[in-house]
Amino acid sequence: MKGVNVSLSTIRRSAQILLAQPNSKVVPQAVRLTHHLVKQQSPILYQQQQQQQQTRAACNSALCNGKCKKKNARRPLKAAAVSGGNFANHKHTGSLALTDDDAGPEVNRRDEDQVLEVRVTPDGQLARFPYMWLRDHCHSDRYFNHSTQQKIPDLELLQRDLTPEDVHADDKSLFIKWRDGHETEYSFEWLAEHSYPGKFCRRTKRVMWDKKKIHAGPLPAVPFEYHMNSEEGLRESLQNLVKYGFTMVTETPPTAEGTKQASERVSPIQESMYGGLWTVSPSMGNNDTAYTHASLGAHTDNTYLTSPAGIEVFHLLEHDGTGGESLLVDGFNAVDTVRREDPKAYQTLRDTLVPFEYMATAADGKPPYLMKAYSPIFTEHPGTGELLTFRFNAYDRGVMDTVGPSELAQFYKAYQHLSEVISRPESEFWHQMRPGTVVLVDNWRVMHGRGAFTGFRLLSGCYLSRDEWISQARMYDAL
Ligand SMILES: C[N+](C)(C)CCCC[C@H](N)C(=O)O
Ligand SMILES: O=C(O)CCC(=O)C(=O)O
Repeated sequence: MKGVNVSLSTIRRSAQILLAQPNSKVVPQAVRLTHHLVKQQSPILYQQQQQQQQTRAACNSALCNGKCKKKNARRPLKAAAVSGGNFANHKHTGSLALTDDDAGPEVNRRDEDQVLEVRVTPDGQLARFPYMWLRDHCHSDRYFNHSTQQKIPDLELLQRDLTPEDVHADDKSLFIKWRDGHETEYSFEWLAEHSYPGKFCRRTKRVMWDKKKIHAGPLPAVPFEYHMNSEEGLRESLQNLVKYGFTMVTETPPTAEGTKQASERVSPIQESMYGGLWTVSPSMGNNDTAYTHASLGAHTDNTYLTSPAGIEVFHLLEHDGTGGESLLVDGFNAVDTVRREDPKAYQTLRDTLVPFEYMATAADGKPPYLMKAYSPIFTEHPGTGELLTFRFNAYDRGVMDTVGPSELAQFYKAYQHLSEVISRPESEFWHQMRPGTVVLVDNWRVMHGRGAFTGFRLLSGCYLSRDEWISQARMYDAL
């Protein structure tokens, strides 16, 4: 929320207004803040409000944020839940264990393990929060700058006695009084969002695809007007990108300006040695196969950069000739196919560093380049194990200097297997680009290519940064 000067209570209010009217048209900032809020502050509130809207089911949760009609029906519960705290004295809670029909917050001190157990959602598991973690995540003004949304470092964390002096709770929050006299409040919403169990079990809403799957459904596409002028339209584009690794913007003005507008709606254009908004046509003098009439096998771009562009945008502006069809292949699906067909090959590709490079002589006022990066063909998310990155570019692969003679055959076998999967007709989605249809491709997942062509063909396009577009997807709750 850097740079957004709005108080949390304003955000919360706008979120609640929006959540009460999920289909209403609201100003973009409110939607953004709301989705940020939903993600960062109160996903549980959101879920509960949705559920309440559907069923008005009785809610007995500590997270119901005052909406629950049964709230006052909470009755005193078993007192044994907390040792050493003063729950029994607290007017709302009495004690904090659950009963079948009316659950309050359950909080157990485990001083012997220096851990607080909290049932952050009524039907969830007990989450364990180490005292050290709780103190480190104190969001009081002393340790958190609420205007910049940044931490204020506590250099004495480890010197402190972190066994709480006192722990108590009400319907919404947990309160800790520390031995140095400092006090911290944690809302149960916040604890629910940040609790450990399941934190890394979240799965991206991703659909792996092959030719059959893409041909079976409507193409992931959003009309320009909707993409540009409606929050729901942009969210749909972002959701398509997250789900399929590509999306199209149809009915775009068939110009480079159209490309720019459709792209910048997603995130700012990323400069590279090709410039910001670039064009591709044959014989432009740049030393890359892209600037010829030749076909290009499925590949991702920028494999030679430590962080390749996140999205590559293509928009065909002119073609006076034949051929030049466009190809898309889901890299994650190809990797997954290799995993199923030969798990050892999957491991080899995951564990082998591959060099990629880009060389260019000085030209047009630009310096000479020798870009180089080493990376496995794919990586997995360190927390979830999901596929995270995919790099495949047979043209830009460098000299294989990372693998000794004894492992080389195994690497080539795995690499050939993947190449063969990628070029299977059932993996390939071929389509003809047209002026007015902008294609955005997740360059960390989906490969692109083209058939050979004749005549003059002019493409306009650009790169968008990975972090920028993922941030946007997060803000729009599209991840
Ligand atoms: C996209 N644009 C036309 C600017 C450059 C194309 C370069 C493709 C290249 N092999 C790479 O991965 O960078
Ligand atoms: O010409 C095309 O359709 C694709 C060009 C390409 O692969 C690229 O610029 O990276």
